[in-house]
Amino acid sequence: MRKALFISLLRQDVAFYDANRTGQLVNRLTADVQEFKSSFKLIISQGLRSSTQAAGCIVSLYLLSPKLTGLLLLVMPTLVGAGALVGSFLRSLSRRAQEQVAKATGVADEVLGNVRTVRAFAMEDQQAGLYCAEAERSSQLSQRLGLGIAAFQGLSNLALNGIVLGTIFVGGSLMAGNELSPGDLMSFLVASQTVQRSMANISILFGQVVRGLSAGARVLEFMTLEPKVPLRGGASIPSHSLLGHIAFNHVSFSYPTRPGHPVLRDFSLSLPPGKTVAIVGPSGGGKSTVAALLERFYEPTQGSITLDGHDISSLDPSWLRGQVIGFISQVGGAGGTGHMSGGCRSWRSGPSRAHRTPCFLAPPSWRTSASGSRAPPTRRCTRPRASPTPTTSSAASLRATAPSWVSGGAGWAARRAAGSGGTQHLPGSPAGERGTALSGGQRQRIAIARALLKDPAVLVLDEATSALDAEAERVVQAALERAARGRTVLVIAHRLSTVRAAHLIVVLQGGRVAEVGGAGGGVKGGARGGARRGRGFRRGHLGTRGAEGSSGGQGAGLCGKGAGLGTKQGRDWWRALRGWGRGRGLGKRGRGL
Ligand SMILES: Nc1ncnc2c1ncn2[C@@H]1O[C@H](COP(=O)(O)OP(=O)(O)OP(=O)(O)O)[C@@H](O)[C@H]1O
Repeated sequence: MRKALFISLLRQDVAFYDANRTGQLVNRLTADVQEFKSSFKLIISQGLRSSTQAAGCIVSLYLLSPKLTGLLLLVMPTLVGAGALVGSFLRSLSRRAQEQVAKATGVADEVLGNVRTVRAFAMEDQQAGLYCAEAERSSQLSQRLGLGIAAFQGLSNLALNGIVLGTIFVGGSLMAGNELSPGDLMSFLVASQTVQRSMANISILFGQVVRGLSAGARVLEFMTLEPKVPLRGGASIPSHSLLGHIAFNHVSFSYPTRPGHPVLRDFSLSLPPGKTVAIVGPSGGGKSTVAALLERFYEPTQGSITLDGHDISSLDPSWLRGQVIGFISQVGGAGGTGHMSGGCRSWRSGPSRAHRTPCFLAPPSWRTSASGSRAPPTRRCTRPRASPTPTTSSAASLRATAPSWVSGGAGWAARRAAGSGGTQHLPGSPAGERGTALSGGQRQRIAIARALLKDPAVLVLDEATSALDAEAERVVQAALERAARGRTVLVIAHRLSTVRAAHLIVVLQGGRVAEVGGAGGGVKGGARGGARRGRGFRRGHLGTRGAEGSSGGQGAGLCGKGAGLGTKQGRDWWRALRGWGRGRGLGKRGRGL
């Protein structure tokens, strides 16, 4: 059950995780499964014994005196009906009690998982109070449940003893009328006491069964839950024809947990193949949401997203995430971004590169072949393993194994990204839970290296270098720019240094494209191109035109003079970015970066 539940949890939509706390899910995986298991065991051992004993004795009761047994059976349905009524009340109480335990576990998980923040804000007492309040509520519910079960057991015992008394009374009168021998009455009483003992056992078991059933229901609820976006299934584009052209077509979106709060409204954007498109805009404007939709973490409420003209909802999500898109999120990479998955891939054409075979995950060093020799580092059958959360050993292995065959400089970039910033000085030391023993920058570099190792056709960089200092950012940025060559790149950025290399810059505000401008594909283009072409890209002029204008360093509006974004709003953005550069002493127009 644990395995099935865990696998089912892993398959769920990201929205599911927005709605359910990790602690609560872990509680289902541990406490609820355990509760179900214990009840199951008790039902099988004691339950089976008591019920067969009761059934056997009822048969002998019938053989001894059908009349007396008939009277007994008349009373039983009333008792069973009353028991079932109380039982359903107790089950719902038990469910609430278990949910409350899960809630308390959720609070504990969140507090302990963020103990540094709690310490930094001196919130220990407040958090302890929060947990105690939840635990107290859980304790009250458990007490009510305990009282309910005790009352049920007491009443059922009273009823069963009442039945024995009733049997003696009715049996006595039958004996007086010579309808029953004294020996048979004695046997009847012994058998009915056995029935009573068995029933009492069953009623004690009932409390456990109630808890077990509600725990089982909670486990089954998530075990049978089907995600809206399945992990696998759907079409994939042959590697030789994959270009990496992404288009958002009139996409509107609200997060499922906030259906009344639209984040994207009629958002359209085209990412031409092989070009870098940067999205800038105010915080909360929906930039990261664009990346999340591209990864199919969520489904658009309206509109569609296409890859080379294919709606991504018709494509295999695991192929899309595992082989096409390399995603580096702003969380600092600690949350398992830039994931690796099995399967060799190549998205560029060419006899060897077009080859696509399933392959094994290799150990940190190259997989050893059956003959004991090391398998050659060819692209086809070996893949370096990167753990889902960064560990220092994964940093070391990424540096060691980032293969030269990873195209477009990605292998080099991965080695550069993982190898800078002190990760090389931490051989074999533990990275801590969620990588807390690493610095934010180190985590981010490992996440970048991990994503680049996938050699993705589309690279999504959501504030990918935000946790790095200026020097590390320069190294990693250079690595990323090199890795970006020939790939479609979506950059979400606040920093000028990150945006500089983009061919197209999009200002996203209030969930809409407020402006689009060509940046000239880098500083050089920017310096040369001037503003004239860039001025053409105003609201609504999206996609290929923008890309054409900005390719080859011609549409250099933004980097050249800051006028690529033709409206005041765009120029404000440019000034803000430039101001940032100056403020950090990094030179006018960020050239010092
Ligand atoms: N998982 C979520 N569930 C509900 N609302 C969310 C979720 N993630 C983001 N939001 C909301 O969606 C809006 C857009 O968030 P998003 O992270 O896309 O902004 P952003 O432009 O990337 O911001 P920033 O520049 O600060 O990273 C915000 O109002 C945010 O509160």
